[in-house]
Amino acid sequence: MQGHDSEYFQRLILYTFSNSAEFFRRTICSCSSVAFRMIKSLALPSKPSRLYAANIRGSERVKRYGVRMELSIAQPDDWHLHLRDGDLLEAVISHSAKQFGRAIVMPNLKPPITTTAAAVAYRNSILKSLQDNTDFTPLMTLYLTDTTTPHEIKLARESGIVYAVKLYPAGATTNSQDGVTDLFGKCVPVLEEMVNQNMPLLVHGEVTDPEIDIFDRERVFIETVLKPLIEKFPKLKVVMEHVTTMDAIRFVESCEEGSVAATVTPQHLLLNRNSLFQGGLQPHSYCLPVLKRETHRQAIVSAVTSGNRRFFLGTDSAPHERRRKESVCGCAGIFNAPVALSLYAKVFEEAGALDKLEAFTSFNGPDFYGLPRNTRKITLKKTTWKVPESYSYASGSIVPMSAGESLEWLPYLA
Ligand SMILES: NC(=O)N[C@@H](CC(=O)O)C(=O)O
Ligand SMILES: [Zn+2]
Ligand SMILES: [Zn+2]
Repeated sequence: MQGHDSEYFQRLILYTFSNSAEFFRRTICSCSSVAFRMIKSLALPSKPSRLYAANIRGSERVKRYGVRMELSIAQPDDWHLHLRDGDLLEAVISHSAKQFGRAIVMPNLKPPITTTAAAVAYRNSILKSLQDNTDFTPLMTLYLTDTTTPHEIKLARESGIVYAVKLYPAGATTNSQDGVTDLFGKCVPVLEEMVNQNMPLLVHGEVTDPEIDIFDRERVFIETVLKPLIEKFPKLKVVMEHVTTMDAIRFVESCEEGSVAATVTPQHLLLNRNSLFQGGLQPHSYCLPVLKRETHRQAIVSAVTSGNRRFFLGTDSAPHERRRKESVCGCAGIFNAPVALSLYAKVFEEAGALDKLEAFTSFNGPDFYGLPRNTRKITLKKTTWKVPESYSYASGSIVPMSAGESLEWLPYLA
């Protein structure tokens, strides 16, 4: 056979193979991750056949030979989300509601949500801003201050709508100026009541001392605040939000499962601090805690793709109006809600750990919070889609993470 005949013949076999794999894929119930593993093994044999060049990796094979893939997983929840209020809320809510079943809604509004009554009102405005046909459930949080009372924690628990209390060290991040200045003094009675009520404490884990290098603030927080806190309140459930360092990973891994956990954002899985300065100052890559060096990013990827149940999805999607990001003093926060699931899937795919994605996005979070897992499914389709450059709304526009880039794994809610 001539060279090109043999290539044609191989392509023909491949085509036939792809179509029969596609046929099997369609016939198999598409619902569970077990089904996904079957689909994957049918479409892409883990032991490459002679027809596949041995050095072609999974995603490249998909592109080159057009084998279509989809991944069906239980609907994810977002365990760390900023929905804002007013017209910014209206502008961003559908991006989360389209994909996530529930979200832990951050309380750092202006003024902050410090009481159950304020949380009820905020929840009502979120529900009002939703399209009628979505089942999205906001899980509210209270903003801890030096003057929060134990009684407020009781009210929060009784309300049935507040699921956690958020610790912002005063001055650590966006709208944290009313945060805590004296955790081990004034807040002790409240922390005791939180233990009684089994109310989780969510922490923005950075010290605020301007003398401490900004890249070290998470590590120093672990040593000076988190470790003593857990020693003093071993029964307090704690979520270290948006972890960014190998120090945080090691710390969380060393704690008792079910007692201390961490959320992980797409940006801290995909970007390192070089992204802040790539070709000039990049305000849309600026968030807090600030991106760290590559070794830390790699440690975070290894931890989440290992299947450790202490880590779960929390986007920290934090929209700011474009002008407030592209400014002489730009705000911290990355708006990633429209791209979050695609990006998480990309991370797991690149690590060869797509079979671990569902636990991270959809099981570990509700298990930690003692809530039922979602029964609805979401399908991620392996198809290329382009992220908009920005989203316009009444007061301006918002630039999403990965603006203008092409991504794969487009989510569809069944
Ligand atoms: N992550 C951020 O950079 N910003 C968040 C606050 C926070 O989560 O720290 C915001 O509200 O904008
Ligand atoms: Zn934070
Ligand atoms: Zn946040």
